[in-house]
Amino acid sequence: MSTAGLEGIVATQSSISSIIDGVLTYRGIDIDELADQASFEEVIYLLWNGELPNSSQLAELRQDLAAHAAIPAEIITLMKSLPENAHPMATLRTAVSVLGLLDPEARNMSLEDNQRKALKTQAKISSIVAAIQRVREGKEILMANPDYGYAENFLYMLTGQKPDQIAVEALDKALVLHADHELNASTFAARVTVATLSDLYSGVVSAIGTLGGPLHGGANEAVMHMLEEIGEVDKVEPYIHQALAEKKKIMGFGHRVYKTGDPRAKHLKEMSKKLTALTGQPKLYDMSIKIHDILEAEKALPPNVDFYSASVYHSLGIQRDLFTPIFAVSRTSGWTAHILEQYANNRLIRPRAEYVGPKKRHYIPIDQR
Ligand SMILES: CC(=O)SCCNC(=O)CCNC(=O)[C@H](O)C(C)(C)COP(=O)(O)OP(=O)(O)OC[C@H]1O[C@@H](n2cnc3c(N)ncnc32)[C@H](O)[C@@H]1OP(=O)(O)O
Ligand SMILES: O=C([O-])CC(=O)C(=O)O
Repeated sequence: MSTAGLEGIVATQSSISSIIDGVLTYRGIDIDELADQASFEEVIYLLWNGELPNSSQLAELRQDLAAHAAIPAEIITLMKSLPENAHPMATLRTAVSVLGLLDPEARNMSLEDNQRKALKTQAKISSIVAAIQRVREGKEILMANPDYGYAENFLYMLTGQKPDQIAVEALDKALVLHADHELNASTFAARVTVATLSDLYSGVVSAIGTLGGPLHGGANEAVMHMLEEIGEVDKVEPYIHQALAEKKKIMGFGHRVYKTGDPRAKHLKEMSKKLTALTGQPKLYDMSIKIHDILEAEKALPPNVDFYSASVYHSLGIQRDLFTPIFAVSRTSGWTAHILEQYANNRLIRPRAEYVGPKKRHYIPIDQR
């Protein structure tokens, strides 16, 4: 008998992140400690190497990320030729695919080759997302500033201005919170892809395609769409009640693994409160709180990581359709860590399907049908 959605099935062993009794850890360190104290670069290093970096290891990683941040001219030319209304997740998926196509060593499979590809992908993916926005605004593509950290550089390349410290810290924390999450759908997709000994870029492309759906990372964009559609605090109740009556899913709520709450959501909730107030949009937080209260009270459904991240990114001045690409920027650290782990102890991933189709029968020639 099959289990719908593979719920509860343990499909691999991993030492990267764990969800045990509702507590999320990266390499054994509680997400709450990382959210409050670690930078995204420290988290990248931790996910890739299993340990936190010392100061010189961290400085080296920051330098390497900035040094590899430039994106090939071919990708920029390609981006400029794509339809103006292309979704950024589609552009990102295509751009990462082209990144692999342009890397003459894409199919080299030593550990060092794969670590180098992971570094290059992580370094370039934020530049690609920023460039997607610049291209559609008809603005010049900016190079990363080697003096800036990863989050700061992303905001700089996106806007062309040195971002303020509050924005940098908020984005950095959001990147930490989204970096890895055990065997979520996109990570599983990446592992399935590379378990055929396909290359790292192909694994990341599979993962980007999988993240984009609204039941997974695409929910953050859908949450913002819902907040915009509702518009006013006093419209929350009728909107949510009608959606529930129509058996619609409320985006940003529920989770396959967490049944009593996603530990990342409280951090994003706090950030949403602070940032919406600072940017003069407290209504967004007030609407979110009201939706949260109704879903908890009436469906016992807590918010997941995608709910409050929507108002956080909006407060940072980021366009709605870039929310999921930003998730991908962060999750690339986890995807690539899982890809390296998969290669290190690989076996083809190939489960079975329970056949429920027609019984064995004969082919009927076309003139007899
Ligand atoms: C980064 C991430 O991927 S976090 C998840 C992001 N996705 C979303 O926010 C989309 C909305 N949420 C959902 O669709 C689901 O909660 C999922 C996909 C995240 C988890 O799904 P599953 O574990 O398969 O739970 P499933 O969809 O079977 O839901 C179980 C029950 O709760 C209900 N439910 C679950 N989530 C929601 C929701 N967001 N709104 C309303 N009802 C919901 C379902 O309708 C179902 O009810 P039923 O038993 O009466 O039919
Ligand atoms: O684990 C999951 O199913 C989805 C999720 O929260 C994530 O990928 O961050």
